[in-house]
Amino acid sequence: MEGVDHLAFERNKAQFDVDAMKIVWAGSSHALEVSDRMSRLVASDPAFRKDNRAMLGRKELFKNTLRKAAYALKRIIELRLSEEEASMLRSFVDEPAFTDLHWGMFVPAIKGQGTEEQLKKWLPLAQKMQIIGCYAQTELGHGSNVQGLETTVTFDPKTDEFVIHSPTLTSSKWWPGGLGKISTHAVVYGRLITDGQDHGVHGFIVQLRSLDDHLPLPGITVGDIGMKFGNGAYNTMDNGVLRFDHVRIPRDQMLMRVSRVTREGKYVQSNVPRQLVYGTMVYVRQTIVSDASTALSRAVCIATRYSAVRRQFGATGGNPESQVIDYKTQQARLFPLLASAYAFRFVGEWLKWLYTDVMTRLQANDFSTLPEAHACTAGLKSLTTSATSDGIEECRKLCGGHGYLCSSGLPELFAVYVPTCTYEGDNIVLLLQVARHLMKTISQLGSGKKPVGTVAYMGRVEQLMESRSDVQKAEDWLNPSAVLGAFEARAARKSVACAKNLSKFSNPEEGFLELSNDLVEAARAHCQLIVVSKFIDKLQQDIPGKGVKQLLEVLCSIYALFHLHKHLGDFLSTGCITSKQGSLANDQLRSLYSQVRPNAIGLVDAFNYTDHYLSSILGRYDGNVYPKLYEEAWKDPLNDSVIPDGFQEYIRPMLKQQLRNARL
Ligand SMILES: CCCCCCCCCC/C=C\CCCCC/C=C/C(=O)SCCNC(=O)CCNC(=O)[C@H](O)C(C)(C)COP(=O)(O)OP(=O)(O)OC[C@H]1O[C@@H](n2cnc3c(N)ncnc32)[C@H](O)[C@@H]1OP(=O)(O)O
Ligand SMILES: Cc1cc2nc3c(=O)[nH]c(=O)nc-3n(C[C@H](O)[C@H](O)[C@H](O)COP(=O)(O)OP(=O)(O)OC[C@H]3O[C@@H](n4cnc5c(N)ncnc54)[C@H](O)[C@@H]3O)c2cc1C
Repeated sequence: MEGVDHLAFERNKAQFDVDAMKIVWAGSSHALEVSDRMSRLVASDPAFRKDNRAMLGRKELFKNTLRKAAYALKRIIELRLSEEEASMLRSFVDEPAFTDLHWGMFVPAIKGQGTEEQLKKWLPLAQKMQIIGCYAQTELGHGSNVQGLETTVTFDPKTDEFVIHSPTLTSSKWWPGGLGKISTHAVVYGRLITDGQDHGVHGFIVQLRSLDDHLPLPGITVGDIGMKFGNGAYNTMDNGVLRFDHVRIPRDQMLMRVSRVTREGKYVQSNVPRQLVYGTMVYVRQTIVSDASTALSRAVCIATRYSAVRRQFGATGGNPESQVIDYKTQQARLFPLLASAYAFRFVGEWLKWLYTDVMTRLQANDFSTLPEAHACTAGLKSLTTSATSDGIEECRKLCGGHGYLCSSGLPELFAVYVPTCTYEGDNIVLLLQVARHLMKTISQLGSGKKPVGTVAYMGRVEQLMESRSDVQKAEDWLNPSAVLGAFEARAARKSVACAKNLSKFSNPEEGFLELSNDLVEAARAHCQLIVVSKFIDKLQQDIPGKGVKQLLEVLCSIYALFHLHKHLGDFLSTGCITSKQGSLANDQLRSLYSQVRPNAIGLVDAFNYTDHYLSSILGRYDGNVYPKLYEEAWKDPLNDSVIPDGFQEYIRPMLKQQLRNARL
């Protein structure tokens, strides 16, 4: 029935103030107001329609993305939107596009690695979109190992220029989004060579295409790398290939904040650490953590609403069948994902703060927190994107057969989301970076250097090696200190075990390779501890609204106890808890799921997503699923005609032949 809220009876069950929770989710009343206004603006404009994406061929799909990007910019200018509003509007357009790389990587790379002079020259051009840029780091043969890049950038003192060259096939730039067809410029990473000396990888601003006719400049070969996973999905993006044949750029197009080359060809390093060349990745990894909460909450919103609509079995005495959301197994799969979405939101908020703090310190030449920022962004990017990718797929399964339809919104969400596990650093490679940070922290404990930030608990390592959980009954697990104690002890013990094993190797690098599986597990335990502790920290804040804080406490306990249950082997084998305490945690989880159940729809409504943004019939706000699914099926191009193309040509003769054979 059109106009009827089929989920109203669920909404009436909510025991908390949903509007207040919306503010907590958005981060502030102001953020909620802006995101609400921008999402409605996009949803109400037919130019931003996206329900036909899965049906479009690559060229049509891509052209459509270009149209939307140009139209979005036109609206941003017409409506005089602020930077914050414009960025929100672009995110609600919800279609991966070259603009993501322009705003998300090209501009930040210049901001982070350019000198004042370079910012003055390039930022206005980029900000007004008079040039369009991308981030060209990865090569066909080299992605994770940035130090292994082959592209050469050789200084020619005769002309005061750099000569960029792709010496081998494997040195071809490969993957950069926006590069394939659209970008006019790129920040290109290559090995800087002056006077025959290799100074390692640096970034350079390079013009790729003419601003007059958009043709590649001399010496440049550029194109798209081809179709990617899933129909529609990430194929709106022109990931590209790029080769240089001795292309010349002026010397002042080297990004020179970290180091520079003088007119005479002398290489001069500033007092800024070399790792700042990797700074854009740190920035993007931080944004990816917040995006994880957005992607996961979308999937959870769809699966939760549909689980309340869907009924199977249990019809007794003329009553309807049971809502699948009432099955304990459905709750045990769904509610930890709901809790994870909130957990990632808050750890994302904290990470943003950490990043901003590091940036402020960098301005004052304080580089002390850079290793912590690198480890946290790398580790949390890895943890949250892996969990979100798995979570989206779990949500598809939670929706049964209908989840497999494109109109559920879940296949496309998965296909667009899943490369986050690879881009901006493969998730295993990044966890190994965290492990290095942990091993370094442990190795420095004896020197009296006090660990700070997220590794501060390592300073209590002796106590943590001995500690025993004092949980005696299920409710004791609701105590944040019981949870924190168990997670800290587990993380510390796993790291210490690795450090002890590493010390048995005469060659530490060999040991690191040999023990890398254990190191990855230790890094994961450390990152889970960060998520749990930041959720607990969030709950120390004043959170207004009836029942809001109480419900967040429930979600926090679910996040922690679900992971304790999932990794029980870790907690038991390291002796942090007993098997009895493990089973009490499980008892407590069941009770927590029951507390979430009446509030489930309210908790996903608090994400404040429009139906346009969700683009899911199963996740419709009004729960009017079946009529809309039925209606949608008839829109499929296969249903344009009763008899499909190809039937007369192939199937009718086949049928006839088979009938003839049968008669013989
Ligand atoms: C239906 C529609 C749904 C829509 C859903 C929405 C979903 C969102 C979709 C959004 C769409 C589009 C936007 C996304 C665009 C994505 C584009 C992707 C871009 C990219 O991928 S760019 C390329 C990224 N590449 C990488 O990340 C490479 C990974 N490798 C590395 O980072 C490094 O090589 C390394 C860290 C692995 C190793 O480096 P190396 O130099 O060898 O280092 P080490 O020797 O190990 O370490 C040296 C010391 O340096 C420290 N270090 C290393 N990195 C950093 C750093 N970044 N910052 C600070 N310090 C660093 C390291 O710790 C060592 O320190 P130490 O000497 O030990 O003290
Ligand atoms: C959709 C998409 C968009 C992208 N956009 C851009 C972009 O805009 N700009 C850009 O420059 N790049 C981009 N990339 C490239 C991306 O950053 C790289 O693919 C990524 O960094 C992973 O590197 P790789 O492909 O070399 O993987 P590899 O390193 O080859 O990984 C292959 C396997 O080897 C394993 N492995 C590698 N090293 C180690 C190790 N030391 N120890 C243990 N295991 C290891 C990995 O875990 C993985 O299982 C994009 C990629 C994708 C998929």
